[in-house]
Amino acid sequence: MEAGGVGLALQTRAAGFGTGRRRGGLQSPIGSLRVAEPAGAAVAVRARGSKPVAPLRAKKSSGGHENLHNSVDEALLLKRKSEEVLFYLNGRCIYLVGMMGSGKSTVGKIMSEVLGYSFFDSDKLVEQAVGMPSVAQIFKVHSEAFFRDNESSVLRDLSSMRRLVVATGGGAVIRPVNWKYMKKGLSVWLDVPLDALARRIAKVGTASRPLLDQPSGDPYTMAFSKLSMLAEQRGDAYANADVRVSLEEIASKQGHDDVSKLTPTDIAIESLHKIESFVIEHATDNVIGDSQSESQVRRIQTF
Ligand SMILES: Nc1ncnc2c1ncn2[C@@H]1O[C@H](COP(=O)(O)OP(=O)(O)OP(=O)(O)O)[C@@H](O)[C@H]1O
Ligand SMILES: O=C(O)C1=C[C@@H](O)[C@@H](O)[C@H](O)C1
Repeated sequence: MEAGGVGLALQTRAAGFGTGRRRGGLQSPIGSLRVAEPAGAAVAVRARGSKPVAPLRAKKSSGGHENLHNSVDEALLLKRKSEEVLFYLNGRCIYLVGMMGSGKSTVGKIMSEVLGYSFFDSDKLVEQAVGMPSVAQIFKVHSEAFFRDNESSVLRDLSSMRRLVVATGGGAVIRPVNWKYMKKGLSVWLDVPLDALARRIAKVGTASRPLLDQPSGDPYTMAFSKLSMLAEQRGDAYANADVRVSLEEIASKQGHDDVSKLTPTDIAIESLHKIESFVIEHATDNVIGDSQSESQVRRIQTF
């Protein structure tokens, strides 16, 4: 979809919308907002003609509408930020990297919707390419190396395209050649503390994640110990991303230290913000284009 055609429709069921306090310097309401129903708590952000992927739930409050208004503000902030970032992105793809369970798919879908980009999950593309229903099965029937080869092919194919948000596999960062592909666009590392990852993964189970799957044991403890091992093996590989989005930093900016309170929208907004800063800061590099990304990849090959 062309950037100019991103017709965002923000639907809200919040009563009294538009009268709330605005955050982040947002000065005026956005024209395409519609107040659909008089009461309720759900705000849906969606690109025109598509199903909403990420209903923004107003945080429950014991009284008054303060949190509800903050949530509407959040949707507005997301839209405003995406409009600014679109200008600077100029069609470049966004690659989300991070450990298993870091929220690449969840946050990536929100970002793609709001930017009017297409969303791809590279694990799913590998499954399609190989003709198998799950990554777990590919690992079992073939091997991890076979999966990794296909993952690289998928990333290579995606790298020739524009206007995509790609949720990469958690281990895509370990192969330097994958960075060559991802450096054609902008890469964003979702940096989530290991205990939060283990909690998320334990909640949904490890069956779909072959590197974490264990026949027995407490799911949280097993996930935590495997994730710690992988994090150590991977060292600084995630830090090759152009932008780091730290959930601990976002939580601290919000005045608490509990990353589980952050919504995927909070994280999408921060990602867009960091992308914008990165692109502005590297504006002259962009003119250099491919030669710049090649020199970045040469540096990465040394890790
Ligand atoms: N901000 C968040 N707060 C709480 N839970 C979240 C958040 N973001 C994602 N999750 C949950 O964590 C789990 C993993 O999220 P998601 O699939 O988006 O991660 P991923 O990085 O794409 O994972 P993988 O690489 O393993 O496919 C899901 O159950 C999702 O609902
Ligand atoms: O962290 C990893 O190595 C992986 C993450 C998943 O997204 C899948 O790509 C696969 O399970 C391997």
